[in-house]
Amino acid sequence: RGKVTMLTLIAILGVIGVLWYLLRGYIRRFSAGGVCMSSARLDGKTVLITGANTGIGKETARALAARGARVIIACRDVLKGVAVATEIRSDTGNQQVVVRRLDLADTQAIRHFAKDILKDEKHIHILINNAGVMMCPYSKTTDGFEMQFGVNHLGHFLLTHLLIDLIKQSVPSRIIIVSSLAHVVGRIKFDDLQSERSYDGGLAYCQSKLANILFTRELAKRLQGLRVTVNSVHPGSVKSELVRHSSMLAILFWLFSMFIKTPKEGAQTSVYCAVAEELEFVSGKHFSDCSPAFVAPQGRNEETAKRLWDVSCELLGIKWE
Ligand SMILES: NC(=O)C1=CN([C@@H]2O[C@H](COP(=O)(O)OP(=O)(O)OC[C@H]3O[C@@H](n4cnc5c(N)ncnc54)[C@H](OP(=O)(O)O)[C@@H]3O)[C@@H](O)[C@H]2O)C=CC1
Ligand SMILES: CC1=C(/C=C/C(C)=C/C=C/C(C)=C/C=O)C(C)(C)CCC1
Repeated sequence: RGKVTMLTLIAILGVIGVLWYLLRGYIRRFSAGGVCMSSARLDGKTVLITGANTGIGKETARALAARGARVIIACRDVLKGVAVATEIRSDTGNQQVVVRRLDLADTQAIRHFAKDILKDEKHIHILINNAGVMMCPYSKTTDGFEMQFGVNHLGHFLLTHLLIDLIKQSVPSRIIIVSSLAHVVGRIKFDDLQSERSYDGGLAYCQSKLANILFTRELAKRLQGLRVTVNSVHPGSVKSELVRHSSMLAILFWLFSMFIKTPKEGAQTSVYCAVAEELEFVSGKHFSDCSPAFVAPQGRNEETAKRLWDVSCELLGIKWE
């Protein structure tokens, strides 16, 4: 009887193995998701991408440099950035790939960065708020904000505020905010925004990604009619360094690697939002796989979006009407 059970088990594993072998091409193609089909060029345009030294940001930078854009890689580790810029220059033949130091966990550093950009750049046609941190142990930014809310939302909020006049002067221009499907689990805890009373790394990440969606919608509303569009993106589940703080997710990603996008596949929706001709006047929307995507009800709440805007301005000590 034991022998029969063993043989059945081997047969089942064998069938699964054969199915996997036969279907692996289809599964990979399906998991790769949408591809940006636009062949639009970006010659003469300047693109600024945060967190472009690795992962999705790096592949977005490579794709936009290949289309002729001047690409500013904004990252906190300049050495990593320079290595990536060198690689992209040599791959694409585009020499206009530059690196600037930006630590989104420090508002002074963000102000410094923006000041240099305003001094040195004539235009920013495309801003991609891509950098992100996920499920890190509880820690605070230099200014005392919970790390994920501070970097993923507040840091980018301040950066966008400081660059908005230059972006407005560069019309038609686009702002792309990399959020996540994880926003559906998010709630903005206005009574404990910095998770000081209780901290769950996963929920804090979801809160920050919901904040990305709400910021997108509120900013789009305020920029209506100015030819600056703002859209958010869910890149898909992408193999990158994002899982560095969660061994459980790292193992899941490894186990299901066939279903996980490569960074190049994950960059497609950001690239699409940056270049697609049909999106020239589309603003305040959310995209995934190069198509409009679902936004959870809490991401469509105008009152929450306005309240988050006001609280963010207050926390950062800025006026942004
Ligand atoms: N990978 C995925 O499955 C998904 C990713 N996303 C989103 O995509 C975006 C890109 O993530 P992904 O490429 O996967 O992740 P990576 O971890 O590979 O890249 C994240 C980038 O953000 C940078 N970063 C982190 N903290 C800071 C900081 N304080 N200041 C400046 N830069 C910082 C990192 O810099 P450094 O290298 O120095 O750490 C890195 O360049 C994120 O916003 C993420 O939330 C959304 C859904 C799914
Ligand atoms: C288990 C499993 C999956 C795992 C998905 C995960 C773990 C997604 C994580 C997303 C993250 C980290 C988003 C960040 O914003 C797939 C690939 C959907 C399909 C196969 C089964």
